[in-house]
Amino acid sequence: MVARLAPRWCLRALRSPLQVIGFPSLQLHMSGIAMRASQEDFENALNQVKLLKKDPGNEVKLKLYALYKQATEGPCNMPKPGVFDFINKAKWDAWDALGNLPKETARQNYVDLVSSLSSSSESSNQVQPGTDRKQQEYENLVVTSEDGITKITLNRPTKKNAINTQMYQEIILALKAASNDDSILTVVTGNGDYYCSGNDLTNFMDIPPGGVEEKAKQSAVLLRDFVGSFIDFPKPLIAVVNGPAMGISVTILGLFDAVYASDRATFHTPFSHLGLTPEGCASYTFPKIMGPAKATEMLIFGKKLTAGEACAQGLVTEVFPDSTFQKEVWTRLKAYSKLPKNAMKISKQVIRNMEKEKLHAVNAEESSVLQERCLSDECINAAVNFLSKRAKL
Ligand SMILES: CCCC/C=C/CC(=O)SCCNC(=O)CCNC(=O)[C@H](O)C(C)(C)COP(=O)(O)OP(=O)(O)OC[C@H]1O[C@@H](n2cnc3c(N)ncnc32)[C@H](O)[C@@H]1OP(=O)(O)O
Repeated sequence: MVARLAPRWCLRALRSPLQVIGFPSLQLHMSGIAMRASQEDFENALNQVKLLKKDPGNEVKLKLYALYKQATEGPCNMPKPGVFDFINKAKWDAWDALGNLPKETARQNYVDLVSSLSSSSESSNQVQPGTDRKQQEYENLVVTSEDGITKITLNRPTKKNAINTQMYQEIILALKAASNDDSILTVVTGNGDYYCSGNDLTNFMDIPPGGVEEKAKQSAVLLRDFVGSFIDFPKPLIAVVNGPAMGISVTILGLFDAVYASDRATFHTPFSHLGLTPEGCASYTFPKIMGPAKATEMLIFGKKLTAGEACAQGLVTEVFPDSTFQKEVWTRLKAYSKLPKNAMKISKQVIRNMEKEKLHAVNAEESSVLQERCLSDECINAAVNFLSKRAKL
């Protein structure tokens, strides 16, 4: 069966030779698609493309074409078109550039790309690099984009950037927007003396009509979505850890592509003290990064690491003196942002796709275990303890 899907923007007048690149990804030879895990998603993505309201532009169309060909036929197997055959040459180049990318990875990348296009056409939140443009307003974040780098700053300095319910949602939204904007790198950092003090311990004070069980359920869903948005983030993601980090802001570092830390930073996951269990996929990423014994010290015994120790254990990429931290890190990030954008993005995706499914499974399990833990006496007592000490201050 051959289906020809024509999105509305495909029918618009075409001006340059590149604009007449068709949408071969939409000429579906469904029977030829290998039946693998992500086939259903892939088919959905193929259908989703025709619903796009906005023309994604030639660069993206070429990417879709190349990923479709790679996903269905494997590495480029066509003779190279002549130099004056502009359109076919551009298509050939895009496909050939994927080299030996496995079919399964190409299929996944196609799905991810279509998903980002769908949300981008919903939100229309494109940010031009180099414009230092402030993005949409958030209550607990400041998001800016400059020199091809989108910077998400956690902005509750008076609460040590503790993540309240709204802030979880804002971070999910900011990551979604960053995955769809034109930036090359995305950075998460903190405002003030802390990077982040983890989950806001007052989150549990806001109990819905369904009671504490309902609250625990809602929190588990929110946690899973929050961590999921880091697992799925498609571009290089860098943490600029300006000060102490606690709880979920530490565990999630295992899902970043690089972590730069000030020598003032510390890394602390006092889960057992709080009657809690690890989240952020740390039960999987930490033993992998630092070995099971060191992971146990952090995740079960709550040992606080200095930046130097975290670096020696592989959680942190590099540590800088606090006095020169911002200057050194941003000089480096600006240099990295000038490297070829697509190569970096595809490399990140190739690396992540190796274990994306595993990470989602770990995330689901950790969230479900935490849903139970939140209702335990150990956890409730720890939260009450924190809140009563705070009340005395
Ligand atoms: C739904 C998903 C569930 C995911 C689960 C995640 C698990 C975790 O993230 S576990 C980690 C939880 N975080 C903590 O246990 C940290 C608690 N805070 C502290 O221990 C201390 O505040 C501090 C060591 C971070 C800082 O101490 P310091 O003496 O320098 O400053 P304070 O006066 O204590 O703090 C200033 C201000 O900020 C408030 N605050 C700090 N952290 C939190 C927090 N995590 N939750 C809520 N509020 C926090 C603190 O209460 C102060 O507020 P007030 O000035 O209004 O009293």
